[in-house]
Amino acid sequence: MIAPTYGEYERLKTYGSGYSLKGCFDPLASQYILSSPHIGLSPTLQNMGNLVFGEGNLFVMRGKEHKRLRNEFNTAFTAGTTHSYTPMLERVGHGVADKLELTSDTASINIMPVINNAALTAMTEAALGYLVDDFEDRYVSANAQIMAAASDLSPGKILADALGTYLPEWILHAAVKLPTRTFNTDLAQQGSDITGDIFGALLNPDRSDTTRTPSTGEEIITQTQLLMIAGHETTATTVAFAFWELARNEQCQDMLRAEIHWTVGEAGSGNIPYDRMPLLNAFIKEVLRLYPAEPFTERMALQDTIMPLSETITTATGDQISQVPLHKGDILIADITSYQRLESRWGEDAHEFRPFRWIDGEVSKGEAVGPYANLLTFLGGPYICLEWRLAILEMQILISELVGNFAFAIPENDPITVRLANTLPPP
Ligand code: HEM
Repeated sequence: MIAPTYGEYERLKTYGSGYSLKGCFDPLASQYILSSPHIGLSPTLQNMGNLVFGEGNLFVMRGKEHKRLRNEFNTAFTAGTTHSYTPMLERVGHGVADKLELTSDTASINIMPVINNAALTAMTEAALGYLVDDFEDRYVSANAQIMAAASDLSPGKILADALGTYLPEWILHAAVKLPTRTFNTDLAQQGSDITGDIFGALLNPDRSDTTRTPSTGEEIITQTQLLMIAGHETTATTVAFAFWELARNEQCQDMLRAEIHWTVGEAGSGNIPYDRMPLLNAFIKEVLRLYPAEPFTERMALQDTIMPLSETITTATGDQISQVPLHKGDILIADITSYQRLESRWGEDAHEFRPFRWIDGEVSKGEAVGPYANLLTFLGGPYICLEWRLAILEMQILISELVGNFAFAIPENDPITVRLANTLPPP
């Protein structure tokens, strides 16, 4: 069930915290769904994960295998490694600013393709150690097609999602033609001598660390599609929402620009302490709260079990319950969007975009559900987003570079409606 406008079904004041859409946004229940060994991926996500990211990818793995590979990948995604991407991301940011500068006399510019390209460039350099220009044009067009497919609202895609629960994988492979082979071919041809990037770190591990079981080249190559798609589309979408909100909120934009200019003036342009910019970080948190790139995720009960709730709810038969019995095979939706608009969690103005809530100290700590600001945007539990730190750094740098140099506004008579699809498509 897709709302005509994003946020309509999440307006809990109108519909109450339990309406007939099958979804769960109770923090405790979400924690349980995301962490319990009794809960696995839903068949739809399993099929779609294999189809889009390739067989054997981290996203569809579970249990010991996931833990081993995840531990291995975590070594390439520490806070320190992520920080080392700062100069590269700043270069990407300057490149975007230069492109916008060239077109700044045009009446109105759609910045989405520019942001999309910046996110692709950043991921290509961070993960593969290559410039986008090193690849053929089909690399860029394949990525653009994946972006379009992920936010597709077409009846065919909705049907494919529905059938995904029932059809075997080989039919899905034949039915949906995503250009996913592009990445494997490119990496196999060019990728094995990479250094100074994520794949380089994984391929050349610290051999003195005997606690690690280094991944094989094959295993790493298998994760390429996942890293590229998960790292590119999500970040581009989130940055697009950031600029949409800035364009709607001139005062916030001006204050942010002042903070950026002041910080750059104090620290120098190659030395910007992004984590110590209060408004920039409050703004990013608010964007991530209201516009999670993955608005919900699906899971399935692997056995009969009991799901706890943090608040008592009244069932259709009038019973008050504080836990929900689940049956093997029940499909569960962890509704990230609604959790992040829950008034009991974020306050009465939970639906408003108000970055200052993070500065005023109004956001209560609450249950620790995710890795960043207690948001579920990067999910929680063992299957948490692998590179949430890189996503945040990328946002900090792109926003600082662009807001520091340009002013953004929405063209007159051009209303933008946000809709929900498989992902939260950019406005
Ligand atoms: C704003 C940007 C991003 C958002 C909102 C985001 C969100 C998420 C979410 C919600 C999941 C869990 C999916 C599920 O289980 O249903 C996830 C997983 C993942 N993300 Fe991100 N992500 C972002 C950026 C990135 C980046 C930059 C990378 C990098 C390389 C990345 C790599 C991954 C990977 C590999 C997984 C699978 C982890 C596993 O299953 O163990 N993501 N992400």
